[in-house]
Amino acid sequence: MEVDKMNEADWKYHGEGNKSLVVSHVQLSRVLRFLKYPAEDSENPPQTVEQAYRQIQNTVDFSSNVMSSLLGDKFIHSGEVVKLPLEFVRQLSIKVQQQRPAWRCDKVMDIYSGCALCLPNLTSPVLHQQTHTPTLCIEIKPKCGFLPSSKHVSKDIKTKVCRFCMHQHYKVANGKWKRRSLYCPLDLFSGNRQRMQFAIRHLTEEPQNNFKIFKGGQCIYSSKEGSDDSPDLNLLLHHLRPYFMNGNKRINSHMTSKAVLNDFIQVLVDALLSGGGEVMDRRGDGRSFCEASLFNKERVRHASPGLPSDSVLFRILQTQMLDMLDIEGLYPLYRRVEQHLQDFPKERSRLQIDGPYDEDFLEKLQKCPADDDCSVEHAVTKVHQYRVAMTAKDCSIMVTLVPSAEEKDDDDDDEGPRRVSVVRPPAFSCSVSVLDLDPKPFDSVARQLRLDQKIVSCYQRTGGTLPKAALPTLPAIFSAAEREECTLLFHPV
Ligand SMILES: O=P(O)(O)O[C@@H]1[C@@H](OP(=O)(O)O)[C@H](OP(=O)(O)O)[C@H](O)[C@H](OP(=O)(O)O)[C@H]1OP(=O)(O)O
Ligand SMILES: Nc1ncnc2c1ncn2[C@@H]1O[C@H](COP(=O)(O)OP(=O)(O)OP(=O)(O)O)[C@@H](O)[C@H]1O
Repeated sequence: MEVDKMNEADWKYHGEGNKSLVVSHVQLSRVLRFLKYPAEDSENPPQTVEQAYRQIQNTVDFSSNVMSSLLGDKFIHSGEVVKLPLEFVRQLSIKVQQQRPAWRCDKVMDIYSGCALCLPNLTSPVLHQQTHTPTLCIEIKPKCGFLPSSKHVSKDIKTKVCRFCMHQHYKVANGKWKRRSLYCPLDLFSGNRQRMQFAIRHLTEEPQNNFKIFKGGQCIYSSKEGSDDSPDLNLLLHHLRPYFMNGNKRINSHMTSKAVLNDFIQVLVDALLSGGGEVMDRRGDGRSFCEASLFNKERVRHASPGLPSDSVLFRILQTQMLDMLDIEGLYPLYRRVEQHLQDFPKERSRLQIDGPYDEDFLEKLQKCPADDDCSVEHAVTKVHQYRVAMTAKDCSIMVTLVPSAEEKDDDDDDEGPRRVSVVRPPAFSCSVSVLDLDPKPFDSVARQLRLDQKIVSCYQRTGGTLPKAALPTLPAIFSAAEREECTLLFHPV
């Protein structure tokens, strides 16, 4: 990619989150990730070019020096900062504006710095393309996968119902989403296949910002915030069906929608459990089951033990668990650092509050003693651990499924009788990556405490119940009995 020959015609809108907007190249497997600013700052950019460059470089450093070591470098693509011609960036921002969802337009793309993060396009990889069938990519934002057990937790409910499930009530009450998602991260992170399938089925039913599907680089399935409509599951099944039609038992036979969805979910679970390593037993860990999950608790007793130690979910969970104190235990330490910085503003740099995110930063947070010696150094390291855990609680997993070349068991050797070709069951080569690994700003800790209090008090106010209209509607592929019995599991077909 030659930055001095950039043409907006070669790029198209790809997606966005709260703080970045992503465009993809129409031919190359590349994306550019731009910063976003609040719309009210659009006349006066809130940062200088140098600051914007530094912010993106910090993301690269944090990803490559800190997160990559914790999560495993096989999952990480840190990318590189690029400096682009301003005219290209301005034309691009005009071009993509129409495709942006209205609810994300409270922020505008940074058109002032010319800086962006250049990354491989994980939704349309060029390598290993064995067939002409487009690649399928599934993006999951799993959120926090454990219950806090810190002695600082003041509300008992936080040790029983997970943050995601409680947050759902707050989001519905505030109109962010019309319907509650029945997905529970603790089921996904359980390592138990049935619980994981159950979790993914609920992600499929109500994706919100936790689940997206791409085919050949195009997003074909996602939620629209504030929308009354659920995404079209039948359309998704129409896209998925050809990928799952070649199972042994299904030659020329009809495959039900439920079977297509089951197969898809099973492939996804396989990908999430891949990576190898010892299976880590979590059966004795009281933090791994959420009371708000609809998964039948009886089945948990007979559940398989846990996640393989080299799987993406295990590595993310371990990193999330660097939050050992919970926000309630962490906040006094944050205040200690904040006070220290008010008294000695120049200490900001020595304490690496805004980076650099180098090996030294990683070493300090890995060697932090559990006991508080009342020093600012201890407090800041705990805050850094918490910020790293926040990143792991907010990252996304991208599972790329490349269909293998169709193999045929022709058996058409010269000796035996000629038999009908039998196509083998669906096979994909899969790769797993983690994205959105930005360092969370130091002062986001204060916001976390306020949000935690709001979420818990909203949940306690509503007693964990929501109006019926706020429950997801099961799509037509499920039978009347399944609609009534939400806990029903997928059965092998
Ligand atoms: O605080 P949470 O748990 O609501 O997470 C925020 C996300 O909301 P979610 O609940 O996933 O819909 C939020 O996602 P959305 O904007 O809701 O899609 C952002 O990811 C936000 O991160 P940042 O401030 O942009 O760095 C996330 O904020 P932090 O990770 O900084 O807390
Ligand atoms: N390397 C990539 N390849 C393909 N798609 C990507 C890549 N990076 C990001 N995306 C897409 O762009 C979207 C927005 O990117 P990202 O999640 O990094 O934004 P964000 O603003 O940091 O999100 P958040 O709201 O979580 O803070 C992602 O959800 C994903 O669909």
